[in-house]
Parts: sequence; C-alpha cells; structure tokens
Amino acid sequence: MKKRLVTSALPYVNNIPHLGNLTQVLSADVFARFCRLKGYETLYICGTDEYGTATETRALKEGISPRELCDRYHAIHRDIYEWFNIGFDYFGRTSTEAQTEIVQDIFNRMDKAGYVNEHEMEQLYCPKCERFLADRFVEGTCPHCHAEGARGDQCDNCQTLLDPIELIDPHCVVCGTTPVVKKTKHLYIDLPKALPLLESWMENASKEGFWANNAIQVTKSWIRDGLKERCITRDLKWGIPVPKPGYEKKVFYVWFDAPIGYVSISANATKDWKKWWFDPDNTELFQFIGKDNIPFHTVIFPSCQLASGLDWTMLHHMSSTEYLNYEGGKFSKSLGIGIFGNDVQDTGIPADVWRFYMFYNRPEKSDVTFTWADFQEKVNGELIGNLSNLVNRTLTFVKRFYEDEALFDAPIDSDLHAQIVEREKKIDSFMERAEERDALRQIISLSSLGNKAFQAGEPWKMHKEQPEKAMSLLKTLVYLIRDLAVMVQPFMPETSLKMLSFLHAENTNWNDLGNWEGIQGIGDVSLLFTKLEDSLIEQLRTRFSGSQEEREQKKTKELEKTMDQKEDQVSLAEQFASRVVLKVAKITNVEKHPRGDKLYILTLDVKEEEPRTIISSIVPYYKEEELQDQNIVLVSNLKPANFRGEKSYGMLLAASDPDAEEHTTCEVLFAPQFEVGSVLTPEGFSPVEEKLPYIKADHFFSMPIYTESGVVKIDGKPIGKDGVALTAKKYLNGPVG
Ligand SMILES: Nc1ncnc2c1ncn2[C@@H]1O[C@H](COP(=O)(O)OP(=O)(O)OP(=O)(O)O)[C@@H](O)[C@H]1O
Repeated sequence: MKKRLVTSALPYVNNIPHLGNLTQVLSADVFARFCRLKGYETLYICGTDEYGTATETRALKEGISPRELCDRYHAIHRDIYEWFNIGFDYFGRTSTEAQTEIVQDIFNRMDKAGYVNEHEMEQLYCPKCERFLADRFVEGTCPHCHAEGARGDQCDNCQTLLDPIELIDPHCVVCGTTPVVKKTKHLYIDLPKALPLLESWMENASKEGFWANNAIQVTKSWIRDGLKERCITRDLKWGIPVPKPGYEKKVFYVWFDAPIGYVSISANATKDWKKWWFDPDNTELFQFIGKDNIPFHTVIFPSCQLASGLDWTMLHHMSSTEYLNYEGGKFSKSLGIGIFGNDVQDTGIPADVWRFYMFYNRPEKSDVTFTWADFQEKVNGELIGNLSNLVNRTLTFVKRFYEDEALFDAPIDSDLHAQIVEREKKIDSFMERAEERDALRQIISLSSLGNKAFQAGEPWKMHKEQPEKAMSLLKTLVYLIRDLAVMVQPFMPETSLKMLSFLHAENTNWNDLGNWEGIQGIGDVSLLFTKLEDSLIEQLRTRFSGSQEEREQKKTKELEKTMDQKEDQVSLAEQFASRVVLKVAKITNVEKHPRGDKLYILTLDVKEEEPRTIISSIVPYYKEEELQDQNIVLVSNLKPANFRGEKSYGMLLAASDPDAEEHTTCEVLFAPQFEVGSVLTPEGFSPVEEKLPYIKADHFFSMPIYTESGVVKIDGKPIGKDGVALTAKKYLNGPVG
C-alpha cells in the first residue's frame, strides 16, 4: 500500500473562511480519516497562505505589520478548523524559513535549467517611496467609467481589469504622490518550454489518478490554448526575496510560492518530509481544491516541479469541487454574504451535523446551493429520521428484550449480510476515489436498507412468534450499525465514537467491514441528535440573510429603537451611560491623510482583537510627535464614517474654548491616568456589559459633555473610572465633543 499525502487548498490568510472554503479542508479531512482508518500511512497537511499584495495592503491600512496581521488570522483559521474537528496532521503557514529555502531552491534549479526568462517592461514608480508600485499600490480614476478610486488591477465600479499605466491621475496609495512611468525587469517562468514535459505527465497522471472531470477539462483547455510565459516577481516587501542580482527589491508572486507551501509545511511538520515529497514510487498525492484553483495545481505547479529536475512525488488524484452557493446567490468574503466559520459555532448546531450536510450536499460534480430548508430537511429526514432512527430503534429493542448474550449466538441473516457487503464494497470504491458525496449517500441508503429490514421483520411480533428469526435479524442489524459507525467515522467522528460506544466496539477499523464478530452486548444507548425545529431554522435564516454589514445594521436599528423608547423616561447621564461607550485608547501610529490637509489617520490600541483606525481633523493643532503614544478617550461605538476614502471607526474627545469661533480651538483630552482599554462612565454608572450598537454622530452630540473647573462632566456627573475623573488642562470650562 502506497503512502498517502493529502493536502487541502491553503486558505488565504486575511479573511474568515465561509462554508464554501470549508468544503475543501473538510473534504481532505474526510479522505485522510478514511485512509488512516483503512491502514494507509497518511499525512494530511494544510496551512494559511500568507504572502502577497492583499496582506500587505490590508496590514498597511490597519497600521500593523503583515506578520501581525497573519498571526491574528492564522489563529482565527486554526480555531475555526478545530471547532469543525478537522484532523490535520499539521496546520502550518507559508511565511516560514522553510518556505523561503524551498522556494528559492526550486527557483534556482529552474533558472539553471533554463526555464526562467527576464523581460523588461514599463511600470509605475513612486519617487517618494522609492519603489515600483504593485497593482494594488496604485489608485486613480478609471479610464473606462471615470469612477474615482479604481485600483491598479481592477475598477470595482465597472469591473474592468486594468493595467495600472492606464489609470487617469494615478497616486501611490501609501503616500499619495503621483507616480512616474519607469522601466523595470521581471522574471517569467517559461511554461511553453515546460509544455512537452507537462503534457506527457498529465496524460498518464490524470488517468491513473482518476482526476475529477473538471480538472481534466480545465487542464486540457490550458494546454490546447497554448501556455504563455507567466510573471513570477512582484514589487512588494511581504514575500519571498528573489535570489538573483538586480531583484533585491522584488519578491516572488504569491501564486508561485503558494503551492510550494504544501512542501514547506510538510517540512515543518516532520523531519522526514522528503520521504513524502521525493518518493514517487511509494507515495500518492491527493489534493483537494475548488475549481478556480485547478490550473495552479495541474499546470503551473507541476510545470515548476518538472522544470526543477527533481524526482518529485507529483499530483496523483485531483479532487476539485464545483462551487457551494448560498440561498440562490454566491458566498462572498468581500461582501460578507453567506455563513462563515465563526458564525457556525454559535448556531448551537453540533459540528457533526454541519459536517454531515456539507458532504451530503458536497458540490462534487456540479454547483450546489446551501439552503436552510434543505439543511433542515436532510438533517431531520436522513440523519435523524433514517440513521439515528435505525440505531435507536434497534439497540433499544435489543436492550429491552435480550439482556443476556443469547442474541449474539444466533446466526446472522445471510441474505441481508450479502446485500450489505455488496454495498460496502461500492462505498469503499467511492471513498478510494474521494467521491465523498456519493459515498455518504450510499451509507445513508444502507441505513435505509436496515430500517426497511426492521420494518419488514416486525421483531416486536416475531420475538415471540419466531424467536430464532427475530434474533437473527436483530444481530444482523446490530452489526450493520457497527459497520455504519465505522463508515461514518470520516464524516462524523464524534457520532461514530458514540455509536461504537453503544456496542462496546471502539477498536474497529475499515477493514473489519462485513467481518462480523466480537460484539457481546449493548451498552447505554442515547439519542444521537436533536431535531432541527422550524423556529430555530427560521431564526437562523433571518439572522444570516443579507450581508454581514446589513445584519449588523439591522441589529443596531432594533437596539436603537428599544433604547430610544427607554430614553424618553431617563436622565441625560443615564442615557449617556446606556448609549455611549468611552474607551481609553493609545495612539500607536500617526499619519497624514493623503487626501485631506487637516486630517490625521490615527491607529489606536484599544485592547480589542484588532487595532482601530480613526480619522481626526486635528492637524492644525497637534504635531505627529505630540500625539504618538498618548492615551486618548475614544467614542468607541460611534457609527463608522468615511473621510475622503478612509474609514473612521470612532472619534476622540476634545475640549474647546466656549468663546472662540467653532473649530478654531481644540484640546485633545489626553488620559494618562487610565489604563488602555478602560471604559469611562458618568459617576455612579457602571460600564454596560453587552456590546452597544453604533450611535450616530448627531445623536452623540445631542448629549452635551462639558468641562467644569477642568473636570469632564455630563449632567453634573464627572466622567471617569473608580473615582478618577477625566480632565482638561487648557479649556477648563467649555464644551467637549
Ligand atoms: N463557494 C465555494 N465553494 C467551494 N469552494 C470554494 C468556494 N469559494 C472558494 N472555494 C475554494 O476555497 C479554497 C480556499 O479559498 P481562498 O481562501 O483562497 O479564497 P477564495 O474564496 O478563493 O477567495 P480569494 O482567493 O479571492 O480570497 C480554494 O480552493 C477555493 O477554490
């Protein structure tokens, strides 16, 4: 038996995975669990794909380093997969030393063998940052629809793909400077030269490894259309340095290094990684991805492997799914549409139930849609009404009428046994080909066969009229349940263990299927699942409708309404305490807004999961160094607003001179006396426990705060914490806003 190396698409780090993305990690998990259960030496690796423009620009926006951003999201991914009970042998990441070493080594080999070419091109260059601008580092006006804020690679308004040089009035997103066009060199993989190697490999590999049909079609069409050279260098900082003179300021393009992540993550998982990656005669590589990733796995990465001249373990089986859609539309990370890994955890529905439906509805050969109605129907009908029902009715019946071991001395029903074994073989061959949806549907239909046999055998009558026959049927059904428990193990590991524990049969494996001996009695039996009630499903459907942003807005409106009703009857201080969250924050970064003379972009540490960005119009009053590292007070639930293209998530408190004209004086209320993260309230009020909804700016300003002898107050009550008040130094008696 060859070893099995299993990988699932490396999720891109800077987002929370939705159910569509989860399809991939789950599919590989089911396959790896099956392989281990059947006795194959198996290594399942995955990890976050971390380099590239998207990470670098996002980190820049949030005022943190790409490494910090990746650390945060890597942990989010890890926790979500842990909740789904995904049994990686190792869940790593691509931003490691091993990745740099292996990527550079492969590149050097390809270069030496003549598969890397250099081409000169014109590109935008920022003279202030002294760097060439990668696509997303430049913005301007779209040459097609004339919308402002078009990115170098694409206009989000008209969706046209752009060359950054075409942009009207381009500017560098980092410093706002107008870039100039300059010549630069980039490196390209010579895919046309690797084509003959690829073609002959693909012809065999796709047949021997019974690739999914979409993988064969996409690969063939790439080959048929003729491969083009592909650029593998980018002008970024967050990436793997290109080990070639003249390329010191460039890194590898993320899609060149990402598939090599499978190799380096294995190297971080085990010191024996070469026995997995350089042992093609004894190792089979099974990869699980979504259809959009096919060419990177069947054309570009294999071409690089072949061009490097090493004796690689190459792709054996390609399990490339179609797409999972959501309630008639598409899942979307950028629009926040669908169900995301972190949402799933607080639905109260166990991981195994989700896992069941994800496979029952796996987009194996065509796109499929997640709908709450179908989810409820399949869980209640198939998982509970069929599988759980068979387990429960059979085992409780046996326990009730056959306390001694007599039942297990009875002969099995050989006809039923033969039918079961026949179907188990079919399930095994589906699993061997990673056709998991078909396998699970067959398992469920085998459970149906059991239910029908129970119904037809009428053991409630027969155990008196024909006790031998009843015992034979029940013993057969008990062993069927044991086999079902084994077969559902890759899909629903917790449920499988529970089922096996009913039979005191914990140590079984896939090779025991149909081989019926060893059960001596039945243990305690309990229900496997709880039915999904209409009310719960309706509640979840409403909760997850629209985008994540719309959901947030809806929640806010509802809370605002109840609060407005309450506010009519309470004092100003109480209104303030129940409506406004003031938090002490530390300014960790100060930058001028590239498109606003009076505006700073401030990054704040508020001791929350993520740092906050606020835009503050205090450039005329404070220099950058006067703000850097100061504690300030943030209105932390102020409704986010856009200031010249930058989003502001709150507002800092400042006092001003009551006699001066508006907006001509400003004293930021520094708060060194409080710890960062402290919540300040009017005296006599404790911080509100629950997360308050956003408050609109005009509502906030309708609750007047002021300084009185230097103490900040509302409605006569000092604002502060534990008897320490927030104070002003300059404008001792005046308004605060
Ligand atoms: N709706 C979907 N159904 C099934 N698989 C999907 C779906 N959307 C994405 N995938 C797959 O999920 C895996 C991980 O995706 P990844 O984290 O790279 O992000 P993505 O959703 O493809 O979007 P992007 O690359 O734009 O961030 C990939 O193999 C991708 O093909």
